[in-house]
Amino acid sequence: MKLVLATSNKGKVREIKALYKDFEVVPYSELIDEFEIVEDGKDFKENALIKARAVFKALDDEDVIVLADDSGISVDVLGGKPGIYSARYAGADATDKDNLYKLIEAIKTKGFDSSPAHYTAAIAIVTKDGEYSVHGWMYGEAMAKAVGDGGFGYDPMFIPLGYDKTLGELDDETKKSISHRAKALSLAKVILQTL
Ligand SMILES: O=c1[nH]c(=O)c2ncn([C@@H]3O[C@H](COP(=O)(O)OP(=O)(O)OP(=O)(O)O)[C@@H](O)[C@H]3O)c2[nH]1
Ligand SMILES: [Mg+2]
Repeated sequence: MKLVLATSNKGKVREIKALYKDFEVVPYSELIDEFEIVEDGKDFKENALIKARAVFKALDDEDVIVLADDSGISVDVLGGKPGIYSARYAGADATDKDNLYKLIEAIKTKGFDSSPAHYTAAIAIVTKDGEYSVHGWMYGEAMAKAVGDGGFGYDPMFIPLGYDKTLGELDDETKKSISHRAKALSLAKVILQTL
């Protein structure tokens, strides 16, 4: 089955391809020019649906199945921030590194070395026949320092529950077996198999 990904995030594309080996996974940028999608939903699910719908419409092909991921990290001592604003935490054009170091500084400023935190991933699927969405979560500790360079985004500061290393230090296989994205994609697979 061919699955078009409505994302411009190369880290997500890599992880989704690794988890969906039995699908033909194609980022939408290989089919049409990338365009800006305004993510103005009130939660992860709405933003995932906004992205999947936008790409489904732009592709203008009834038979295509589009999948989008909207995700982020929520830090308890910051009242759940940055949450749905994780990609733009340090500003509209922020890089992963800008966001990472801003979050580290925010935890330090509150007077903590670390905080309980969790990642959320909402996966949306849009086809001509309907729309679907599922979620996955990964709990752990956000450290006020970065260690390792694996994964992407905030991974160098996140220690999953039950581990003593950050996702920046752990290998891709470990993240694949416990991540918010892996859990949501495993639920999404059940839906895809019915299409
Ligand atoms: O370290 C991380 N490991 C992860 O597993 C992970 N999942 C999400 N995130 C962060 O959350 C934001 C997503 O925002 P987001 O869903 O809008 O994606 P995006 O804007 O990067 O691409 P797109 O899919 O919208 O095109 C980005 O800042 C990501 O760095 C992660 N960080
Ligand atoms: Mg985005």
